[in-house]
Parts: sequence; structure tokens; C-alpha cells
Amino acid sequence: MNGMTAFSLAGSAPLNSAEELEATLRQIGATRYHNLHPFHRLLHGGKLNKGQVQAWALNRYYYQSTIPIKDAVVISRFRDRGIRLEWRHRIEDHDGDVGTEGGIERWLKLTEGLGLDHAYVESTEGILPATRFAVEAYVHFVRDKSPLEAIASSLTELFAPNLHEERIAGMLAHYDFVNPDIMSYFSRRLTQAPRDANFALAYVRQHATTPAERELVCNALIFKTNVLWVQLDALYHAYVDGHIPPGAFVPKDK
Ligand SMILES: O=C(O)c1cc(C(=O)O)c2c(n1)C(=O)C(=O)c1cc(C(=O)O)[nH]c1-2
Repeated sequence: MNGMTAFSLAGSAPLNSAEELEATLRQIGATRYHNLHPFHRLLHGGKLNKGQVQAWALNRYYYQSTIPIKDAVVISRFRDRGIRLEWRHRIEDHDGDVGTEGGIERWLKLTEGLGLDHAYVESTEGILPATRFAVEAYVHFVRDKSPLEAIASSLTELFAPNLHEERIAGMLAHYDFVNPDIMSYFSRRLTQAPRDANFALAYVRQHATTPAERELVCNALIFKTNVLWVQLDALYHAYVDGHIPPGAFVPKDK
């Protein structure tokens, strides 16, 4: 990192073991994961109107549909066939397979259930510039950093299942335009994410063998929490504060 280290947890001593690494990763999640973001508090607490929920789902489609591209890049970083074998189901989870529905189709069920036009969502025309920049930064990160950091940047998924449970319960309880069928994306992730996160965690525990490498792993997770956080900052600015950038989706529903 050439002196540009972003890792600055209070009293950060060198991380001398896999246990210390994992404890620090969990602390990063507990303080920086986007479950803490004010936009999520509004979304899950039933405080948004339908147009604002549409804006969230529309923008998140860009993240979801880019994940398999990101994972294809991760796979391309490994000569090790074992890692490629382990990682490739992530692409199938999102893209599906012949005759099998994948996560992207489930996300489109959500946007369609919310009343958004399929082709408009897929075109990604109406997303916020910040969504595009943040998601692209994630793809570039896994392309440009070390394979260890590429894997580490997926570790936000350690914290996703709790958030998904909160989201399913909160959105079903609070919005009459939401039903279990259109939330199927999240119920499916409840089993997929822990498997993926556990593999990535075991990988970094085993392959980050020096304090410097463990710090790179922590910084990769911090980077990723920022990728997620800024997307919600942008949604808040545009659709809660009302500063919608030129060309972005303008909700009709209140
Ligand atoms: O709804 C969420 O808050 C959330 C967060 C994350 C995450 O933490 O990166 C992912 C997902 N969902 C998700 O659905 C998903 O498929 C996924 C893949 C990845 C990844 O980095 O490879 N993160 C996430």
C-alpha cells in the first residue's frame, strides 16, 4: 500500500494470528457494514414511500447484475483450479442455469413487483452516477489488487444474512406493496451467503500469513464496506433529500 494504508482501528497493533485477523474483520463489520446506514433504517422501518423503494431496487439491480462479472474477474486471477471450482457456483447463483432461475431473475421479480418496467431496469439507464462509480470500483478492485485482496473484498457477506432477515421481516411488515414472492431473492441468499462467506473467511485465515497481509485483508473489507455505504449515501441524497441528479430515475409513486 506504499504508506497509503487505510487501516486505522483504535490501537491497531500488528495482527499476529488468524484469530486476531478474524476478530478485527468482525469489528470492521460491526462498525462499518451498511446495515447501520440511515437509508436502511428508513427502508426496513417502513419509512419510505413506494417511489423511494423503487429507486433503491433499481439502483441495487446494477450491483446485483455486476456481481457475476466481478466473480468472473476473481476467477480469472487464479491458476489454482480448486479455487476456480469453488468460486464458480457464485456465478451460477446469480445467472442461474438452463431451466434454473438465478438471483438476477429473482431481483427482476422484485423490481417488477414494485411496478418498474423490466426493460428500463435492465437498461440501467436510470441509476445514479454514484451507483455506477461505486460498483465499477469493486470490479476494478478485484482486477487490480492481489488475489488475496480480491477474495477478502467479498467478506461483507459475513454480515449480510442478519441484514437480509431484518429486511424481509421489516419490508413485509411495513409495506402493502411487498409480498413474500417478490422478496424471494433475499430468502434464497440466507443459505447462499453463509456458505460463500465461510469459504472466503477460511481462505483469508489460511493465506494471509503475515501481519502485512492481514492488514491488506482488513483494508479490502473496509474498501468494500465503503462501496456499499456510498451507494446508500447517494440514494439518500437523491431520494430522501430530493436532489436527483440529471438523467436519474424520477419516481411517480409517492
Ligand atoms: O443486500 C445486501 O445488503 C447485500 C450485501 C452484500 C454484501 O455485503 O456485499 C451482497 C448481497 N446483498 C448480495 O445479495 C450478494 O449476492 C452479494 C455478493 C457479494 C459479493 O461481494 O460477492 N456481496 C453481496
